[in-house]
Amino acid sequence: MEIAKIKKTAVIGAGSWGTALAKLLGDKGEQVYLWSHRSEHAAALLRDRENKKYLPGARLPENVQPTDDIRVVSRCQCVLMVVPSHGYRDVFARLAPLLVEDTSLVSAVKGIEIGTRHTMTQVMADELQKIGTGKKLYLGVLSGPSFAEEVAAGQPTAVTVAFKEQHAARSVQHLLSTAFFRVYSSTDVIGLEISASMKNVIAIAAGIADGLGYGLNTRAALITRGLAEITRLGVKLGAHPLTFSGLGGLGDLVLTCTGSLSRNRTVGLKLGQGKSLPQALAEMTMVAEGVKTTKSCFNLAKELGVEMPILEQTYQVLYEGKDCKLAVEELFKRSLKEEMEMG
Ligand SMILES: NC(=O)C1=CN([C@@H]2O[C@H](COP(=O)(O)OP(=O)(O)OC[C@H]3O[C@@H](n4cnc5c(N)ncnc54)[C@H](O)[C@@H]3O)[C@@H](O)[C@H]2O)C=CC1
Ligand SMILES: O=C(CO)COP(=O)(O)O
Repeated sequence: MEIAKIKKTAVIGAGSWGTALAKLLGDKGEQVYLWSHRSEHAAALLRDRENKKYLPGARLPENVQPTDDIRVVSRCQCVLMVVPSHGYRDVFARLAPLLVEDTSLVSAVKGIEIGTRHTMTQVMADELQKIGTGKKLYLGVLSGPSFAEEVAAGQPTAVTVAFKEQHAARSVQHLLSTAFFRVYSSTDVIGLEISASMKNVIAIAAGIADGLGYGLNTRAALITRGLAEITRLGVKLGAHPLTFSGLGGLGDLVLTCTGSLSRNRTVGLKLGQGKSLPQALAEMTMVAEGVKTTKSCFNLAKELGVEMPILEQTYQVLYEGKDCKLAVEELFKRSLKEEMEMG
């Protein structure tokens, strides 16, 4: 199969991850626009060639063009969406009418929309349906264990890109792959999106356990049983079970539950150390998607009748003020089960 060459890419969202992806592509010699929703931020990126707030120390090469003009998407064959989930729909709705035929739209976002409980590719599909473009557009997702800071520093990293259409997955795979950034392809879009979003919830739980002073046994139990919950939810939504042992599943779950760079784990750590959620969030400069996604996935799991006890306890800690220690105790007090039981 011939792989379509992407000549220009727009990275929409100039936070840590959008900036790291733009730098990755720029360093590879690709033509890239990096869009920020704030004009003064786009101007600072242009002036400094560095994102001082979200990715300090990483130099943006000259072929990365910072901009606040969303119309650049009409010149691109690939649009990487890296706006946090709470702002995703609004930004996508603005750019959707400007897209040209055969563009690949890739969500690099790890969250589920609160009101609709939709994944980001579902949000894009909704918005495209509303305007009825009639154009052939491909909707995909990029995920995997990839802290922005490490990607910007050129640390060997492996991730996955999924599209229902294999040819689109292959062309984005080729676009993003470099000597240190290895991209696998998949067709399991929903599986990758559910893993990406739910791993943030389990990372908050793992941070809580660390903050309470529990040890490595507790963390490993949360990772493993967390993976069982994520798999149950994903499979119910039509995902392939093996996706959850891949880079976007187990890989990202381990990274986020153990890595000190994780914002989600950090929020959990602060909660476990006795801070309130507003206090913990006030101390963060970057987005921790798991906070909102806990609510969306809690409602999604209830709606679908999927048992997710770690998610449920995390929800109660975040949104009902439950004591962290009690939440762990209640997880352990549940009726005894067979390991492979679906509950
Ligand atoms: N930072 C990382 O290591 C990775 C992050 N991700 C995912 O990428 C997504 C973006 O995260 P980061 O870049 O890390 O966030 P960040 O907190 O570093 O930056 C967020 C960016 O979004 C902008 N923003 C905030 N609200 C907005 C709105 N309503 N509309 C438009 N723009 C808005 C901010 O100005 C900022 O530029 C998240 O879903 C995250 O889970 C995925 C892989 C790695
Ligand atoms: O998704 C990530 C790495 O793969 C980043 O995780 P945090 O958002 O918790 O920092």
